[in-house]
Amino acid sequence: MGMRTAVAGASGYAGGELLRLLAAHPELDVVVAQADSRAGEPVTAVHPNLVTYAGQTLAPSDPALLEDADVVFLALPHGASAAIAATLRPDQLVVDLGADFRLQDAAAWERFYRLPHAGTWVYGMPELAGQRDLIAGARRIANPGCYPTSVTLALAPLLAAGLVETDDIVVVAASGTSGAGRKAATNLLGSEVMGDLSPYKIGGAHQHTPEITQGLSLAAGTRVSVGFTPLLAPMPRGILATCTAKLKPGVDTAALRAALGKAYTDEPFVHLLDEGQMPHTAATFGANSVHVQAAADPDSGRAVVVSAIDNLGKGAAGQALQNANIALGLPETLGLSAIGVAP
Ligand SMILES: NC(=O)C1=CN([C@@H]2O[C@H](COP(=O)(O)OP(=O)(O)OC[C@H]3O[C@@H](n4cnc5c(N)ncnc54)[C@H](OP(=O)(O)O)[C@@H]3O)[C@@H](O)[C@H]2O)C=CC1
Ligand SMILES: CC(=O)N[C@@H](CCC(=O)OP(=O)(O)O)C(=O)O
Repeated sequence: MGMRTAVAGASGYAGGELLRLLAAHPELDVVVAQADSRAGEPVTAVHPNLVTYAGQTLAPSDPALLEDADVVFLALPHGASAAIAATLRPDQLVVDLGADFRLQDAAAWERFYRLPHAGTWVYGMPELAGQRDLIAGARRIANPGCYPTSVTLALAPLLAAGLVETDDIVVVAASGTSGAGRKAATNLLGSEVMGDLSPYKIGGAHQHTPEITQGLSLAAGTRVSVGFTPLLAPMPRGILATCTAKLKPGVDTAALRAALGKAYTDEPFVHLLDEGQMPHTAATFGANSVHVQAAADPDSGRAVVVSAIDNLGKGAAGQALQNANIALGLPETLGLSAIGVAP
């Protein structure tokens, strides 16, 4: 028997992906899979792909059921984690996939989420300088958002190396529909999304803007300014983030690629693609990987870095499991794959 593991929000998209990954994890055993409105339904009725859970039903969202777990993953709507987390013991490892504990700036949290700020936990982005050491041994981890994962990992090495300016970062990122969660599915009917590409929350209104700013400012060592525009793309999974920033004088493509290559050479999940190869969301489908490509545009004087992730993989459940592995002292890659499903 491995460590007793609970997933709250197991009927959702992120919770379902966690169940899928945990089914193949040799050290973590799912003993509780909780739902809310779908409690009592068979796991396979909600997630038909999860055949190894046949015969198991989704438990109700009663925090008392989490008491016996060594490891608790919370995959709940924003604002729902704090009350549950308050009932858990300090020795239990808790990884929150929601936004509740990600931001250090309480005012920013309250402005973008319109709820009281619950606190700040260790930010679970292992590849961001300094974070892996903080995650190791932590018992409360705030798992990053999907867009912030794709953007921060694309730009952080360039900011850390001082290759780009910090005052004019512009990001346009397209997400697949599962990013909006299962609950939003009624608003994302195939007939409305298929064949369409559309922005939303334009003008700095997206709730991930302060989280992207926080991560990039940490990398830069100074406060950065970011303009972020999200798009909804007609695909079930995946984020493609196009990130640009003003080049410092004399910086060329080779310098950008050298900084990214140096930062990620030993990273199992972040891959700087060979020159000329482009990130494809489909290549990260089902994996915990990040694919990155960069070029300097000498005419506009801007660095262009493009990254692809699976929003439910490195953008949610995969990164959550990576963080749990690190916190528990297990091999970081246990139960995770860098190899996506293609085509
Ligand atoms: N989807 C994504 O790509 C990503 C999601 N996340 C984050 O993960 C979390 C879950 O997202 P996602 O899976 O997409 O959302 P879903 O809407 O698909 O799932 C939400 C889950 O939470 C349960 N739930 C809803 N309300 C409550 C409540 N009051 N108490 C307990 N359980 C409740 C739902 O149960 P039921 O359905 O049974 O009512 C369901 O299991 C969110 O914080 C989200 O921001 C993070 C990164 C990426
Ligand atoms: C396509 C889509 O709607 N995506 C969601 C992603 C939010 C999300 O998943 O939230 P966290 O990553 O912060 O937990 C959105 O833009 O709000």
